[in-house]
Amino acid sequence: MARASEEWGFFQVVNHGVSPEILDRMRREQVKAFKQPFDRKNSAIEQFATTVADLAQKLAGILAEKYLGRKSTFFQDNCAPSTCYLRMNRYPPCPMPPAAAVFGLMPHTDSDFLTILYQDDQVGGLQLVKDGKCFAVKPNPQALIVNIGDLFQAWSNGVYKSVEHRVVTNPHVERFSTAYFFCPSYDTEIESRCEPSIYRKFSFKEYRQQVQEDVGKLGRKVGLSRFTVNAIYS
Ligand SMILES: O=C(O)CCC(=O)C(=O)O
Ligand SMILES: [Fe+2]
Repeated sequence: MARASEEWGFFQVVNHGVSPEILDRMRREQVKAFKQPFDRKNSAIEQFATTVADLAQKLAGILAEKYLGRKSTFFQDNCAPSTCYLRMNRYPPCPMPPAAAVFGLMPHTDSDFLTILYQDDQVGGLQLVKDGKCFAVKPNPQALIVNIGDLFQAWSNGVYKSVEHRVVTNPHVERFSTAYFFCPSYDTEIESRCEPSIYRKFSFKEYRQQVQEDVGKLGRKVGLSRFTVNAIYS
């Protein structure tokens, strides 16, 4: 397993436990699932979800214990497979003028603890945004990508940073990705227990509702800055 980059909020895991066969089958199932009804029972997609659910638990535990000194059953108690979800993304090719980047996904941070991502092993497009600059994440067929999400940033009192990222489309070929969002139940309270705490205590439900409200009213996610102790937004 790779060491987390606190600074980037992003890392890659090679020993993830999902076999190349499952990844390959999953991708083929995913291509089909966008065209016709799909039965997830006994599917590779289902097997992927089961394996990465376990991986997410392990990684969250390692990040909490090793780098925050916080040994707890918090993740086992609050992040069950039933509160996590899998999203399958499809980005159709999008011809564009050379200088213009067309977004498949606008720059954003994920509203969860961790996201485990399998991106297309040929077609790039994922980019990390740091200090206003974008960095392409080269496809690596062996690795799964792990993004730190907003909840981990709040829970770790800013030790881990929720990574801003976006997807640019390819002008010629379609691209697929599969993202597993490691989330707690809606009533889980997120608090760092650090003093002084950057963020006030909030429930995941409150966070999701606020994000939805902001997207509806402002057309964008405001995110964690609404939840700082001295929030200017309220
Ligand atoms: O498609 C990707 O590489 C990224 C997907 C993503 O960021 C998301 O689903 O939140
Ligand atoms: Fe994302």
